[in-house]
Amino acid sequence: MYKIKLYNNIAPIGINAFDERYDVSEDMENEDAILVRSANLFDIDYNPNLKSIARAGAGVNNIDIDTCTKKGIVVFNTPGANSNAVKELVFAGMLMASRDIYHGIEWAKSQTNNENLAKDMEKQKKQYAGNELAKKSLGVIGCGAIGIQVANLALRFDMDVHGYDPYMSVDAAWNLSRYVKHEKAIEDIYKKCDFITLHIPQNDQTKGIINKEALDMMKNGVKILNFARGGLINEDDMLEALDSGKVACYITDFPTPKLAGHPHVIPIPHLGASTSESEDNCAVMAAKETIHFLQYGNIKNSVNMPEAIMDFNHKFRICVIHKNIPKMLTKITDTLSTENVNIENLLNKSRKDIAYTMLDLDHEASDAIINKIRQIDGVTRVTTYAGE
Ligand SMILES: NC(=O)C1=CN([C@@H]2O[C@H](COP(=O)(O)OP(=O)(O)OC[C@H]3O[C@@H](n4cnc5c(N)ncnc54)[C@H](O)[C@@H]3O)[C@@H](O)[C@H]2O)C=CC1
Ligand SMILES: O=C(O)C(=O)COP(=O)(O)O
Repeated sequence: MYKIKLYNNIAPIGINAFDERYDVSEDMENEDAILVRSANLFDIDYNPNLKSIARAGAGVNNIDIDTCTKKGIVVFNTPGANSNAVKELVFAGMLMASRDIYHGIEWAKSQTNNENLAKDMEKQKKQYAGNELAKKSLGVIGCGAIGIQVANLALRFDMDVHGYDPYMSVDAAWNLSRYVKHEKAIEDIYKKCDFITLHIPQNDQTKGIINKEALDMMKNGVKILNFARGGLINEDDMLEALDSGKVACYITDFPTPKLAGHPHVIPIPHLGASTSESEDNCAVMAAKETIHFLQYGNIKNSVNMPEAIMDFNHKFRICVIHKNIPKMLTKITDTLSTENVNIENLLNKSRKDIAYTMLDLDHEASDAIINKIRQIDGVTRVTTYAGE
């Protein structure tokens, strides 16, 4: 029986993907795998049996990836599974930033006892007049699953769209409209755009990227949308820019107590991915990644291990997570040859310092030989699988 521990609400359709071979619960102990959304996993105790963590969503800054990699725990996310939901909310945010719908609604809701509402609102409405999105410039920082969709949709709103992403994948580039202007320097986004929207992960490189220096380069009255992560913004610098009017509006899915009450902030309580469609997509993808890994050792959509997928048609499989250094493969295959084991299929993939080797055999290898592989210097983890 495989044991799955749940953190957060994972959509039932994902949980139902686990068949009778799985025991799934929130208070599982000695779990083989974790399914999580935004819960902070930095302080968890890693039980030695834990093999994988699947983030039903995109951002993995709630998971201690370095520790997981050191321990040979595969971390997955679900790329693109919630991007449409975020894109739609970004446009709601962008419209709220350019038309004062938010305060207009607030005022209208306070008028329940006003007999003259029809007349009064025609006088009042000038307070909430705004601008159109058409012809305004939009800078998209990070052109991945979400950024691409936001950029492409903005073109349909007749916006002048600029994209910045020095690490964009070729696959992603195919999906981005050629009418999106490619900016090679982030400073050009800052200088040229009326709206700036962030769609980058939060990591050591991006933390606090929107600081005083960046804000000073921006147009007066810029509108900033942050549906990515709160830590991308330097809070004090943003408050100063909001007070001075440099930033006319900050729309954030990650409000902090200091920012939430500011009159020029539109705070949203992390609703970007909160649609039933995206919760279902993420849960199903996370469950499938976990199942394929626990049952076959296949790795797809990992953020810390190489992609490794091999059909499993043999009696026995050995999967080894090891350092990406010379002679590892020779040492593993030499160990197997001491018992005259024939390797039917082999796959070796690497990602930065880490490598993953899958070996299919025509019969079960002995515990002794598996233990010998475990003892090879540079091996982090060895897992075996029986053919079905
Ligand atoms: N508000 C919400 O509910 C949600 C928030 N998110 C956040 O949005 C982020 C982006 O999500 P996706 O588009 O799905 O991820 P993604 O991985 O498809 O795209 C991220 C893009 O950012 C680019 N990038 C990385 N560092 C960069 C840098 N320093 N400058 C410019 N570009 C950089 C990457 O090359 C990649 O193309 C996630 O990491 C997460 O933090 C994602 C989903 C839901
Ligand atoms: O996918 C992401 O990165 C998100 O921020 C969505 O978070 P959630 O799954 O709604 O807690």
